[in-house]
Amino acid sequence: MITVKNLTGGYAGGEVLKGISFEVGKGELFGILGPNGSGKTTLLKMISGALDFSAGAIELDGRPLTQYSPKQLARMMAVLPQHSDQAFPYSVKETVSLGRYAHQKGWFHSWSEEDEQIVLKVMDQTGITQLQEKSIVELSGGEKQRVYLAQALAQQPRILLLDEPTNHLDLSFQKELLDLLKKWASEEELTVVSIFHDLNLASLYCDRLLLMKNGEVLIVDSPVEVLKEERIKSVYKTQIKNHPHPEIAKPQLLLVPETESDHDGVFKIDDRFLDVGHDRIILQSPVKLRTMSSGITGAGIGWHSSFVHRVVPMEYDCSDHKAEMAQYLQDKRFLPSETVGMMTAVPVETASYRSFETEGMSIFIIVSAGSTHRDSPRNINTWLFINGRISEEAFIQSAMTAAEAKISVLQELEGSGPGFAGQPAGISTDSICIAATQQGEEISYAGTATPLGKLISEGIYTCTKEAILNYRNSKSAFKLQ
Ligand SMILES: Nc1ncnc2c1ncn2[C@@H]1O[C@H](COP(=O)(O)OP(=O)(O)OP(=O)(O)O)[C@@H](O)[C@H]1O
Repeated sequence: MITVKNLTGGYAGGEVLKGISFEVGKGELFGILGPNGSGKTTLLKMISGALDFSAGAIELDGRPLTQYSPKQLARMMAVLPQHSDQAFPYSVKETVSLGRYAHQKGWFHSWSEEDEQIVLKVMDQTGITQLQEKSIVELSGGEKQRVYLAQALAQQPRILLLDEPTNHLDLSFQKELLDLLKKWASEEELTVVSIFHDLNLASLYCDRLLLMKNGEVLIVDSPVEVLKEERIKSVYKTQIKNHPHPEIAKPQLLLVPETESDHDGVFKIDDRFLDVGHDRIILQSPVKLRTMSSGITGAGIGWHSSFVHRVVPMEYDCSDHKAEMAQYLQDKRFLPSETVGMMTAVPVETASYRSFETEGMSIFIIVSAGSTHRDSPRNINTWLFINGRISEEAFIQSAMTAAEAKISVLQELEGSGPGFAGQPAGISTDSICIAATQQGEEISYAGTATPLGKLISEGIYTCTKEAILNYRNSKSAFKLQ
């Protein structure tokens, strides 16, 4: 639909674009990205025919752009510039109606029923019907943006060029506009070429992205290829983290503020932060820790500062234990959004907790192990606090390493004494929470062969074994046998 070959050109001061080449297919939503001044608007102006180029070629439907008359071009293509403003205080409906100009014939063009229907339809689609009698000068930035988009759509173009279309729009209109463009692109084969400063929106909506730097094309590819962390860091010269969107398979880029990323690495979680009561163990961290957990509250991946291990009576039976636990936390003045909570019927005094250190690394572990009553499955709750910055890979490896250490204790103690109902390595209601301070140099790996992995293995083995033996020795455990 659009072919750009070796495009070179700029302004009187010198060339801005240097040998740009790419193609955009019919019905494609194509994003142009790049830092300020990289040449995005200049490129869009050349594609729209508003700015001449000095070398190369632009073709629309296989025909050179230069062979189109202004009116033919207006029927083919609509443009929504970065700052649209018109000189006259027309009403909204009149402004949108100007988009029909390219389709009117002869000197004395009359307003047809078709023109009217199209204007009403695009005003409805862009959510401006109720504003139609207002003067354009009375509108907010976002409202004006939608009016100019409606005007562009009233042109019924086959190509739509947009320069930062979501600039003035609030969150819901950003989504609505891009959903609409995506729909038109796929259902009506509208070809959309749009400049984006918001890389995350571009990632969510565009089929392909072109990344520019200093007037040249750095890469044209799918969002997942273009938005690689190292590439974006170097082109935009800033700290970012690439993270997958939680709902759809698209990358999202998160800024990392200097103040948050620059800790001195001396902060350590240990028993100074522990508060052991008769019916709960609480660890209150002074800063939020990055967590991966299967607890009742705060499950999944997040950031939490309160860690509550609650002991409930043997006869505890609740149809909605999540809601009951949330209520318990609220009553005890914990913020549910900042708290990881686990529950057990195993007595507090049988839990094992201690710090382990090696080669400048340290961890703090709490394990409670037991069985809530004779017929219930095993319940081992494991809390692993890592004093360090660990990668996502190391989080997963920590969970694997901890599970392997726990299993080896269970195999070792199997059949060696009372304590667990059922099969030790069988059905369980076990939970784990891994929490890392995320300060200091990154530790990339935590598999069993790495220093951190060895420390986790040793720590989980020691605490799990101690907790099981404590439980077996406790009066409450014997009462159950
Ligand atoms: N009318 C003009 N006359 C002369 N130079 C210009 C003109 N417009 C832009 N430039 C220069 O061309 C270069 C590219 O500008 P352009 O507006 O295409 O960049 P951009 O990538 O769209 O930037 P931004 O993200 O800031 O909108 C810049 O160095 C700019 O100063």
